[in-house]
Amino acid sequence: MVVSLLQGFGIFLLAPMLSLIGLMDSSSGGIPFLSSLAEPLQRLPSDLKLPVVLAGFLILLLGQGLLQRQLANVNSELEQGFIRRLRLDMYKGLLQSNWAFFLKKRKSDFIHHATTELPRVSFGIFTLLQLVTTILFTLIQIGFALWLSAPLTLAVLLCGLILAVYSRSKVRKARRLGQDTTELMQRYVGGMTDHFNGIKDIKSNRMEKQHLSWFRVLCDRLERNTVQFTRLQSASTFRYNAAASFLIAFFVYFSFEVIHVQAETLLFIVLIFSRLWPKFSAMQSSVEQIAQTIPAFRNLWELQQEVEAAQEPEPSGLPESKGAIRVVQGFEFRDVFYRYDRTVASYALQDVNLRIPANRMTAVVGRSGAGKSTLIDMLIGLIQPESGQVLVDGKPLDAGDSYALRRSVSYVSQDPFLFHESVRDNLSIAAPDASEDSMWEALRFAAADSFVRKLPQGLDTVLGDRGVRLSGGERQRIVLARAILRRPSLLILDEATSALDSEHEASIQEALERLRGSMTIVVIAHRLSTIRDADQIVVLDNGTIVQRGGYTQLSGDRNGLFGKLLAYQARASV
Ligand SMILES: Nc1ncnc2c1ncn2[C@@H]1O[C@H](COP(=O)(O)OP(=O)(O)OP(=O)(O)O)[C@@H](O)[C@H]1O
Repeated sequence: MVVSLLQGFGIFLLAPMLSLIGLMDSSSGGIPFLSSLAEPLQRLPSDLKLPVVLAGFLILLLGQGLLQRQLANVNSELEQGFIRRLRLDMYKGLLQSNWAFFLKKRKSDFIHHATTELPRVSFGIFTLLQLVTTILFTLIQIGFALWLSAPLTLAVLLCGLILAVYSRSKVRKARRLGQDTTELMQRYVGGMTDHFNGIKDIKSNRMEKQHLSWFRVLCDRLERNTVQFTRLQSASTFRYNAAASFLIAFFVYFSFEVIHVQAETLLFIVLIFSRLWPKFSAMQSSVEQIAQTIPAFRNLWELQQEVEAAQEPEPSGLPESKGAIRVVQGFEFRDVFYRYDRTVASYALQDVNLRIPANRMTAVVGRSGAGKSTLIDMLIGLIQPESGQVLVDGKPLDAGDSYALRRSVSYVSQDPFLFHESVRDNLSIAAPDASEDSMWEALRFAAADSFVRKLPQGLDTVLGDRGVRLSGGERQRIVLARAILRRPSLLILDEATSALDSEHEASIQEALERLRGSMTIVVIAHRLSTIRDADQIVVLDNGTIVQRGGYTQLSGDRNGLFGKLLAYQARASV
């Protein structure tokens, strides 16, 4: 507001300046206040008049420039502060969402939100701030213009209004284009993520051509979308510019020939008009930009709503400070049923009744798709039974308790995940207080110490795409070491040694043997030879437990599923 006031006065000061250099008659009564401003000026010595007016003019313009600079900084701080909040809220909300939420969503959609929708929202916020500034600015300029000539200003406003009403359909079109941008970018990010995750398959099977043609079609649509929006905006700008030319011609004619305003007043009107009209054009452009980003706002808003509804509950009665939860008796599944999709008839788990004793090793086996991973996900509370209960030490766990329980769980998946950090960082993320000695001990446990010692910088070697690339088996061993370092009360190995050779697998078996009695171990294994020493083996088929018992007992039953699986493996290894 101050900036536009200063600018208004700056224009106003042009009058005495112009009259001093003889271009205008300052005694003219057509411009309000000008004579009262001119009077003290007249009393000054003649060689001081122009410098004084120019100094006033300079001060006003410099003040305006400084304030504008400040305004740009404040705008940026507001915008960036808002975006930082949004980023943090989104990331934190996503991290703390429950597993059911992640089962429904594509991971690439989160990348899309974080990398394309957030910058669009950021741009939308910036444009909105600009629009607010422009509106304030324009209101003040309108005040000045009304003061100078009410009828002409009202005529300008009326024309602006007619043009704005006419342009409403363009705003709707901008919004439709924005919706297309959102969908196209979602497809773009999703496709790129999928393709580069599967780049080895693409290269090995010569599928480059098919992917390139998919990409080409998408790029064409993206290009068209952006060009259409630019066309829309340039057409709006042209409409405003064309209208400006007609209006100026009309006003000059009307003022001179019809209402006979004085030349000085007309000069001011033209000056103000030339400042006011571009603001209308800028407002139209901002409104179109905002309309284009509204789908991104809505998308982000919807994600935020979903994330809020999917937040993991706060642990009830198990405060953070309590540390790891020790399981004394064990876990129990009682009449558990579970479906991923409640609209379909088939169950991933049905009628499961199972005890997993504490500090013993339980192995879960079965054909692919039998429900082994689903059982584990339920054990650690990632998913909840549709009916039935999961109990820990005889107590049914609510969602909050199972969230707390996961602090005492170490889970090693089929596809071990390492961060692009050093070995040390990858280990300490699980146990921030772990000493170097305990790290080496964990690595020894996982039969990883000798190869880590041979890495160029030992524990400080950076792993991953941009660092040292490890083989599948080496990655599995580091992740295993990380799991152990945490000293969990429940250790889950989901095919965690599948990439290891027999020698390394045997040394891990021995290490697990040493752990027996100090923690509950649940192993999912396809290679049945690795679970000989398990205290209990649970055989799943089609989501149901079909056998349970020790290795010797189950392998003796040739007609049972376990016996059949053993026979298949024996035949396969011949
Ligand atoms: N996210 C999911 N959405 C829908 N269905 C799923 C989902 N995950 C698994 N299923 C289905 O649930 C059943 C059990 O799957 P689960 O992953 O538990 O089997 P599994 O025994 O661990 O298989 P594998 O040994 O191949 O890993 C399968 O029929 C599978 O298709």
